[in-house]
Amino acid sequence: MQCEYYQLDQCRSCTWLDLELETQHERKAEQVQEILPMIPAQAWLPMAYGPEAGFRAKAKMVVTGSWKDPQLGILNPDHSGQDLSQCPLYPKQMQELFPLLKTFIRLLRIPPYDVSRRSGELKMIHVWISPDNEFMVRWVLRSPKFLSQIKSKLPLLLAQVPALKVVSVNLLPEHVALTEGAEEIILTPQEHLPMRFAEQTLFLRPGGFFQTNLFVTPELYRQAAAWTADLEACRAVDLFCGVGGFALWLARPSWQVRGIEISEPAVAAAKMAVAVGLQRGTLPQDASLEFFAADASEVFALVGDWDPQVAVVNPPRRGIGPETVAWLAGSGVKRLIYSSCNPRSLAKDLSQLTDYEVSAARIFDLFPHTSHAEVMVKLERK
Ligand SMILES: C[S@@+](CC[C@H](N)C(=O)[O-])C[C@H]1O[C@@H](n2cnc3c(N)ncnc32)[C@H](O)[C@@H]1O
Repeated sequence: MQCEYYQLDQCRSCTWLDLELETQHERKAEQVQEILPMIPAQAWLPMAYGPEAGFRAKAKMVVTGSWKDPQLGILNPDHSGQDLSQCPLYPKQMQELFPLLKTFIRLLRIPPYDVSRRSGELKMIHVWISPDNEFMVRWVLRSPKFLSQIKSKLPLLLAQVPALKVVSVNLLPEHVALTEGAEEIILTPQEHLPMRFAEQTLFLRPGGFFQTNLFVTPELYRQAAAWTADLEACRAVDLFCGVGGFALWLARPSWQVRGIEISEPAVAAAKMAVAVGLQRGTLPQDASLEFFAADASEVFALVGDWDPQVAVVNPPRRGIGPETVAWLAGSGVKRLIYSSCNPRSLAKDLSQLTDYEVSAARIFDLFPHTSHAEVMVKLERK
């Protein structure tokens, strides 16, 4: 992939960019297999990957410069800004949106936040693009000072970008190295961005988690569905379910699925996806899907008596941890699918999951041009 920012040494986020994609894949596979020696060589399926450019669904842009000449990109260690609005990881439609957002900043004269001086208002702009090129934009502001101006001029931006469906303001008053604050004000009647994939539509709300690769993400859910396709009607739990991707792809006729997720907005979005799926007939009418906003450590209370036979776990980088390992050990879960963005915590958890053995594994290249890898493992109870 050609990237001017990389060539000019203006951004080095894609640490493997000098390598051909094929070489990246070989290296990634070697690296992952070294971290996970407990997975037998014959269990590994070929890597799942997508295009090398234009795949990123999300851009979290730090706003620097001035209102007359705003830069959208990253903050350098010396607190100067680097514009990355033409980063080739972003789809073309997203690259085309950034200049319009800059024009909007100029129109409103919103001063970018200056980290050194602790002055200015606009800290970041977060942009999501859906598989069918609709947008969600979030303005991260230091204070509500420009909220009414943004509200009053928003119809201009919406008229100029009809694909812009959801807009919000997020308030981050503290001088901290965070990308968002607690207060979210949604400015559009539509609060969710539909992420339409071939089989199901998921929904994303400002601040919610969503996998960042537009092309490889549905492959994750398809793989989990394929690894459970041999099972008759089942009870399945989707732990750390986010907006419900695994749960929806798993749900076949007569299946009952329960998702557990700590973020309430994500749970609301998952419920919305189910309602839409049932209404459109992409979900079987006799499938039952329920979602609970709870900590994963409450899994025993939420599904213990219900006794699921299948579990999908897709935790944050730290892994599932001892509580979930202990619950699985005492549960009736016969098939476990573990999808991890951190092979090291996966290795640690696998070494504790002594009642299970790995029958298949696959790397998903959600993060091309970097050493990061998503690894999904299918385990059977011994
Ligand atoms: C890697 S994401 C997976 C999301 C989802 N499976 C998907 O494919 O989009 C991890 C999820 O775990 C949630 N989470 C983090 N800590 C949690 C906890 N203690 N209990 C339950 N969910 C948690 C996060 O909000 C996030 O949605």
